[in-house]
Amino acid sequence: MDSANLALHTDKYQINMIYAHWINGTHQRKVVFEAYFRKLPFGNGYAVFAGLERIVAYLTNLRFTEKDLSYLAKQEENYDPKFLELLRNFRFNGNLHSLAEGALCFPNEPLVRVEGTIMETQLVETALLNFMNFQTLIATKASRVKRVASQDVLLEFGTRRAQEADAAVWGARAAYISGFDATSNLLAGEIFDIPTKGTHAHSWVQIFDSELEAFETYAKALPDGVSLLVDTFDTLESGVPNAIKTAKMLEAQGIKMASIRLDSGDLAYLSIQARNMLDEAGLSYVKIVASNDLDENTIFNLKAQGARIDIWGVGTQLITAADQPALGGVYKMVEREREGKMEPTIKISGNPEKVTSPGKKDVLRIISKENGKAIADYICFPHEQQARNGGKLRLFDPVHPYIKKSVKDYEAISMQRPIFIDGELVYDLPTLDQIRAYHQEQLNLFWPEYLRKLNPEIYRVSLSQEAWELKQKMIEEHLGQHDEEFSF
Ligand SMILES: Nc1ncnc2c1ncn2[C@@H]1O[C@H](COP(=O)(O)OP(=O)(O)OP(=O)(O)O)[C@@H](O)[C@H]1O
Ligand SMILES: O=P(O)(O)OC[C@H]1O[C@H](OP(=O)(O)OP(=O)(O)O)[C@H](O)[C@@H]1O
Ligand SMILES: O=C(O)c1cccnc1
Repeated sequence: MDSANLALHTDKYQINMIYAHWINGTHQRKVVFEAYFRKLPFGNGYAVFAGLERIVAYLTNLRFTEKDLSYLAKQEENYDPKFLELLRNFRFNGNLHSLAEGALCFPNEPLVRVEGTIMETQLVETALLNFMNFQTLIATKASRVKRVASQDVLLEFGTRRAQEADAAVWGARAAYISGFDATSNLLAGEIFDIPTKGTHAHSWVQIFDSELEAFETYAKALPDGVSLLVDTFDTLESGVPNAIKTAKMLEAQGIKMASIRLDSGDLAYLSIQARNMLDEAGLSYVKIVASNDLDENTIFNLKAQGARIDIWGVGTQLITAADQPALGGVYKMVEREREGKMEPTIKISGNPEKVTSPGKKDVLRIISKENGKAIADYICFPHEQQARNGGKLRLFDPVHPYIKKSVKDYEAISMQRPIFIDGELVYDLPTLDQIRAYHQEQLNLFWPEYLRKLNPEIYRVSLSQEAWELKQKMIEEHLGQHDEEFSF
């Protein structure tokens, strides 16, 4: 959780490259890197950008401590002590532009751009990708869950199964960004001011000689918002009847019991039966919580079966992004300094999807003035004015340029914001509730076809003509220089 002193939270090769640059006298050369992913996770139609708050904390606190330096001094590389002196005085003095957290984002568009010396841009790659990839992944998974249960309450229950503490806490925050209502993790609640909720475990029931005694004792201790877990022995024969008796006991004191929780068995059948039993007992205000290895697919299915579930506790599948445990975000150099001037640079690959788009680029979201909905994203160089001025635009798919369309009468929204300029933080970090609201505004910009869980429409991300031509020119130049062709 602590973002201070993460200078060594980097891959060794970054320090080694910086060292070799220092030996070579090139560590202060300016470069530009962009972070993006190539493929959407979970077959979803969009991703939800997250991780910026931690990136900001990391860059703000980025220092090598004496302990870090003596650790580096012991490495087999035998770094020159003068290099360690350089690290002692290191600060991030570069520029960082980034999407805001909660933004919808798409493949191959720069989400984060880092400009600075080779030393500072290279050092931060690993941590920056680590934060962005994980948090964006979990926010996207949570958004899928939210899409299928948008009217229900969603509780994040994943901590016990998360990939350790940081993942649990930052994952809880990512889920909240995408519309979860609360987390069971109190530390996440304390750090980020996320609402927290809790029911009780089977062990609470097991310690008593009877289930009814367990329920009554719990309800007496915590009458407000109490939720009783009804599946320890037999949900319909014992759990629900005992919960009803407990609710009646509370009613006699003028207190309304909040909910029961189902945690095993056929959740559709059990919730329908439990709902009937509660309603017949005059307890229609008692809600039903369900948990047990839920994800967006089981929730969608349970709803299709008519399950009467009001509140969903979602743990393992969400916090581990079980069906796709990593987002493949990358960090690629797009410009370099040469003889005092910045010039574009490209990485060529036999795999066309891995060929980078040279030059530093902005992302504009093209919104129809007619209906207020997003048409496509448009990636162009900072100096290009056509889209920003609302001029007629030719949009085309950079990989399949024959897929094209012209647009006019649109607004172009600039997606990246300046976060650090010359090492100085120039961005007011929004509150989590502002981030949630921004996320909701972002969703409202998209037709439902792009947001659906299964086989969503592909949202187009277009390169400007100029950016595309530069890329083609640099590919041609490379092929000319190396006198080779891509093999099929
Ligand atoms: N009606 C239903 N339709 C589809 N999936 C369901 C339905 N009811 C429950 N499920 C899901 O099926 C899976 C059942 O898993 P499993 O068989 O391990 O649970 P269980 O035996 O009922 O309980 P326990 O966790 O105690 O083993 C869970 O992921 C649960 O969410
Ligand atoms: O299923 P998840 O989505 O991860 O949600 C969290 C789970 O954690 C708790 O039980 P735990 O898994 O510890 O034990 P259980 O499987 O015996 O219920 C709770 O009862 C949920 O089932
Ligand atoms: O409060 C709960 O019911 C809860 C919390 C974490 C994991 N499973 C359940």
